[in-house]
Amino acid sequence: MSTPAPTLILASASPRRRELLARLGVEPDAIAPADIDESPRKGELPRNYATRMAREKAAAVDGGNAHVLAGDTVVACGRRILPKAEDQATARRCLELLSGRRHRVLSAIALAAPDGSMRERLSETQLKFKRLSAEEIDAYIASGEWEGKAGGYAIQGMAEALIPWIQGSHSGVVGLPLFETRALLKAAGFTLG
Ligand SMILES: Cc1cn([C@H]2C[C@H](O)[C@@H](COP(=O)(O)OP(=O)(O)OP(=O)(O)O)O2)c(=O)[nH]c1=O
Repeated sequence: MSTPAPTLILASASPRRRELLARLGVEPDAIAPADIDESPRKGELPRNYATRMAREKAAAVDGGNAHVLAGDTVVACGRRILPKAEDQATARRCLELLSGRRHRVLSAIALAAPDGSMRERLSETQLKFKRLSAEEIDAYIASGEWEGKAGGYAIQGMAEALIPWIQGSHSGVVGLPLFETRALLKAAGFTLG
């Protein structure tokens, strides 16, 4: 008797994570966003925070006999964790901080197996924004593309034109690092190309 193909639940409300997963040829059997407290702990390092969030999102969804995949993307400037921009003032503060500097994007993924075990991976990308003029910041704010995005920008939109340098994973910045996700799913027994 052959082993049945494992089933997958994507614990995410992000359409970008679903689109990125599709690029691996994977269609989740279900989507079940996790609702967890996303406040960082006092003094928590960005990479530890991203990993903890991904794990907690994966653990928050009852997968039954399925695997549960979750991700978390954090923008960090030094040890500082930037917020997810939900309003213009927050997005503007983020862009003013990121202007002309290097920063990091930590993108963690976690896969909870039906036996209760958890696998995780972390992708780290370094990027640099050009020095942004007041007009460039105003135009970006007016675009609305920052909404709901960690660090107040979305590289998949017009922000990429303000980023002269990136080292790491573009898909990781958008929300699901494809290299790490493929490895994690393969290790758990999923058949991928
Ligand atoms: C930096 C950056 C972040 N982002 C997004 C990715 C994430 O969706 C979001 C960070 O928030 P997350 O908490 O990682 O994810 P989410 O709340 O959107 O979705 P869920 O927890 O349900 O999976 O910022 C971009 O889309 N582009 C970018 O360039």
